[in-house]
Amino acid sequence: MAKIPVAVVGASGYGGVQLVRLILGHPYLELVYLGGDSSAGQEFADIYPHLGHQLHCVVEPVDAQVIARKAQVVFLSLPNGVAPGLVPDLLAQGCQVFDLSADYRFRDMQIYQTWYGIERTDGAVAAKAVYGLPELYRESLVNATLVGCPGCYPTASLLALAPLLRQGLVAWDSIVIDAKSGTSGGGRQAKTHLLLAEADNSISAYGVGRHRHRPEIEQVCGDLAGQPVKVQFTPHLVPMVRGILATVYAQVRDPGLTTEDLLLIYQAFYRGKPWVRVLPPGVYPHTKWAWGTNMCYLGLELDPHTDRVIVISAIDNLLKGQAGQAVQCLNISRGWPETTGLPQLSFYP
Ligand SMILES: NC(=O)C1=CN([C@@H]2O[C@H](COP(=O)(O)OP(=O)(O)OC[C@H]3O[C@@H](n4cnc5c(N)ncnc54)[C@H](OP(=O)(O)O)[C@@H]3O)[C@@H](O)[C@H]2O)C=CC1
Ligand SMILES: CC(=O)N[C@@H](CCC(=O)OP(=O)(O)O)C(=O)O
Repeated sequence: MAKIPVAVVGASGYGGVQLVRLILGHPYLELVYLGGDSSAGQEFADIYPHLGHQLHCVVEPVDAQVIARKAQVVFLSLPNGVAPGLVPDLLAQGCQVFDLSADYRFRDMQIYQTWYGIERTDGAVAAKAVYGLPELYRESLVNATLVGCPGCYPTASLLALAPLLRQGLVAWDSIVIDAKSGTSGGGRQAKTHLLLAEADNSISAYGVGRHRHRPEIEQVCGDLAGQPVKVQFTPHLVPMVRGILATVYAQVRDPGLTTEDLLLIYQAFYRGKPWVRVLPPGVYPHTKWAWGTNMCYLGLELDPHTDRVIVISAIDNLLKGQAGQAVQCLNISRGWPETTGLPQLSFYP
């Protein structure tokens, strides 16, 4: 089979470099274009020398016409608000687009505009986008032309919650998500709070009661529950580079349920889904287990003292939480095995 030509826009960023790494190892893809902004004109190998022996390519200024002439598949790994300037043109010229930002994740454009503070005029295009969480929206991804890939916190949280919501096992208003992220979740741009001197030896909450991933999580929870769901979501920055650990709490409706019952329900829900691993009783995931992989690990417990279920979810924010999931979506959209070209084993220890 001839390899499919692929563009990565935002190649100098953390999501971009993960995409480059994955595409170089993917049997059906060929990297033909790297795009960027301040890095345009630079050799990619000067930005990421550890990939220099694999790739001799200059980062180009972003131009939809040039991209569409070279590539059939386009990954956009850009700050929020940039993709809408490219996507309508790319789609019109026949490209298949996977956007890693929040720009194509929301069905209700008003919610996006409120939370992101960005005016949009491409509502008709956005309405056609598929939410790229394959474990929940697999059928819609087949032959999809525009995929809005989820955020890292929503991926970890929603995979933890999905079986509970789909089967109506918990009180809708009882969900609390306490999540921790490594600093790469903030991207590669210089930001004071991500300096080693600020972030090291310290854990802090941020966006308390107002983080923009809350409405994204609630959109999907609503799909699963078949009715609106409100969640309490608190993210934390922790002194590590990669990983998300989300601990999710919810009140079970039937106090007769046990941990063993729930584990059986989770195992059945994720059977045949290669990127989610439900752990045995009493085992709870470490973020290191997911390092460098596209895996999501889930461990859970039902606490009979409070009748709350506690689900712990671990992913690598740059892979299952970002670039890896985008490649998983591409695999599904093209009918390839969804594990194609994606790492399964962690670098740990
Ligand atoms: N980091 C994470 O864990 C996750 C991030 N995301 C989302 O993915 C997207 C990318 O994130 P991340 O990789 O962390 O970001 P980075 O800040 O690391 O990279 C951003 C990239 O966008 C490029 N860029 C910025 N402005 C423009 C522009 N106007 N035109 C063209 N290119 C531009 C930069 O290029 P240059 O260097 O040349 O200026 C850089 O390559 C974001 O929307 C983020 O919210 C989603 C899930 C997880
Ligand atoms: C640690 C850290 O800063 N994490 C980022 C999450 C990145 C992300 O997924 O953001 P988008 O939804 O905009 O794509 C944050 O909380 O803003």
